[in-house]
Amino acid sequence: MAVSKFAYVKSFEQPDSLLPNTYIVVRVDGHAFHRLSQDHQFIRPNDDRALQLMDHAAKDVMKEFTDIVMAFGESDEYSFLFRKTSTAHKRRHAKILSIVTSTFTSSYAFHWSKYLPNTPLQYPPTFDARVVLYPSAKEIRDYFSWRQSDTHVNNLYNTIFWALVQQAGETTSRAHEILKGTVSKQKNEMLYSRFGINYNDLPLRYRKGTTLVREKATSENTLDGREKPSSEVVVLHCDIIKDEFWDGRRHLLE
Ligand SMILES: Nc1nc2c(ncn2[C@@H]2O[C@H](COP(=O)(O)OP(=O)(O)OP(=O)(O)O)[C@@H](O)[C@H]2O)c(=O)[nH]1
Ligand SMILES: [Mg+2]
Ligand SMILES: [Mg+2]
Repeated sequence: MAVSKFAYVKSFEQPDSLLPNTYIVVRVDGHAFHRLSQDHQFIRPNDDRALQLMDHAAKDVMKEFTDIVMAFGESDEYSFLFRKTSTAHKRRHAKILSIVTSTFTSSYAFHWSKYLPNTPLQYPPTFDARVVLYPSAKEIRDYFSWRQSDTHVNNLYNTIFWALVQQAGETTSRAHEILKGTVSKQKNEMLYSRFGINYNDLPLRYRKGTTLVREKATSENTLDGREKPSSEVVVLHCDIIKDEFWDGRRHLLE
């Protein structure tokens, strides 16, 4: 086919392949979910329905990208870890970022009514996303530790904050005032002494977030003798900061 005289514009497109042999992390985060959660009356501080909808969207992303070996979600965000040697979409930045984000977003909207059947979506939810490359296993572990620490810090704050508002009848600005400058220990004590809540008894999902892992298939071997990653994605709510999680799953960082 003859090339049109306009075709030269294609040459303006820049190559954008991600550095080889580095871990690819994609993090999606709900755009303006403070507002979306209010407009749709999400339960405070944690809404199981909304969190499970996030998990569903993340599993759909892992179906689309079999090179994603693990994902971690909390609040309105999800992080996806690609195997280091992934060649998905020739490692093209824009392709990976846009397919992850649009798969996540459309799945979130598509499955909304299953999780929030009595709350019609008032407008299309959107997510932003970024790609970060990490050179070694240490940074990957620190990355996920960072996200899980964030889950804990936010959950502790939000739990006491909403207890002050919902149970003690404080205004939101008074609750902020009361908590200003307090450390974890004080928040834990206040939760227990004022509201009888033992932080450690709160659901693991709230305290640890959600981890999705592709567990290694032990039986299935490919023709060249290499182990094929299982397509089964397991849902966990566990500590991913300590060694135990990673020691039992060395394939995640291979
Ligand atoms: N009530 C409720 N709100 C939630 C829940 N999960 C997330 N949110 C809301 O979503 C917000 C997520 O925080 P951010 O991602 O920092 O804020 P954002 O409003 O989405 O702003 P950008 O990400 O910068 O667009 C929280 O501050 C909450 O308001 C939930 O389970 N229950
Ligand atoms: Mg957000
Ligand atoms: Mg967020």
